[in-house]
Amino acid sequence: MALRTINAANAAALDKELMSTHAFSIDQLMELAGLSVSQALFKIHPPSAGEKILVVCGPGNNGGDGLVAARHLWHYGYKPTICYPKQSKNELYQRLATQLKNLEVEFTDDFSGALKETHHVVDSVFGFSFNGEVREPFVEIIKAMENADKPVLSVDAPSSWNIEDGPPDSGPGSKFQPATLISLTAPKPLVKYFKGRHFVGGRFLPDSLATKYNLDQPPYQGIDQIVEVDVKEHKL
Ligand SMILES: NC(=O)C1=CN([C@@H]2O[C@H](COP(=O)(O)OP(=O)(O)OC[C@H]3O[C@@H](n4cnc5c(N)ncnc54)[C@H](O)[C@@H]3O)[C@@H](O)[C@H]2O)[C@@H](O)CC1
Ligand SMILES: [K+]
Repeated sequence: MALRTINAANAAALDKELMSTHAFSIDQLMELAGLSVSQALFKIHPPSAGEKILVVCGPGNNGGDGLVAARHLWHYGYKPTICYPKQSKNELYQRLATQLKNLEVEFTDDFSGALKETHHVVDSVFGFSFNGEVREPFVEIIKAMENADKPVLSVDAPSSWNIEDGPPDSGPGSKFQPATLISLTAPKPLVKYFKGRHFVGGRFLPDSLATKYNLDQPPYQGIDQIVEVDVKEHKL
């Protein structure tokens, strides 16, 4: 099975089309993205392997996916903790955070401290709109994930990696190699630098958009929102 990749510019254009001509709302897409992240986490790390999950969220939609995933994980029986250092005033993210607070999900500013306590990390800091070098307040978080002795599941991209060129040559993230990556809608070109387990999720792509953007429909089975794909088999 081989899947074609989508670059950052086309991923943003595809998102725009989903939310205009295809009539999706951002809430819907984020819910489906976060649901698929929660399913990938369940598959690689069932609650019996340790239920504490540290979800680190960035300021954009990648962070929103993490907030949604954390809510689903709570309902599956995990104990998520959220580190969300740069909270947006955007109403959608605020609602997602309120939903978690109403479940009494803990929020922390101490990423390194929470990392010692957790069994698994969800990296939803940056996705396909990440650009340049990591800026504060995320430098320490990227370094901590890079050196963590806990497994990390990255959402859409290992945070700090360039979407086309992969890990930076030096500085924070240059040695970051998460255990698992879930690509949303389609893998990004960075997948060729990734060495761990790879899932694709986000089962909402209409065939017409897959054709237009030269993408493959991942071979989802049954009611699964995710499918595991061998990283070596992508058409790059
Ligand atoms: N079609 C899809 O597959 C969908 C994708 N979604 C998610 O949306 C993501 C893209 O979301 P966005 O476009 O909001 O962007 P991101 O969440 O990728 O990141 C943008 C944020 O990061 C900041 N940022 C960028 N570069 C930085 C740097 N060097 N240092 C510090 N901060 C930096 C920006 O200021 C902005 O606040 C995808 O990767 C995916 O996770 C879903 O939420 C919706 C559906
Ligand atoms: K990420």
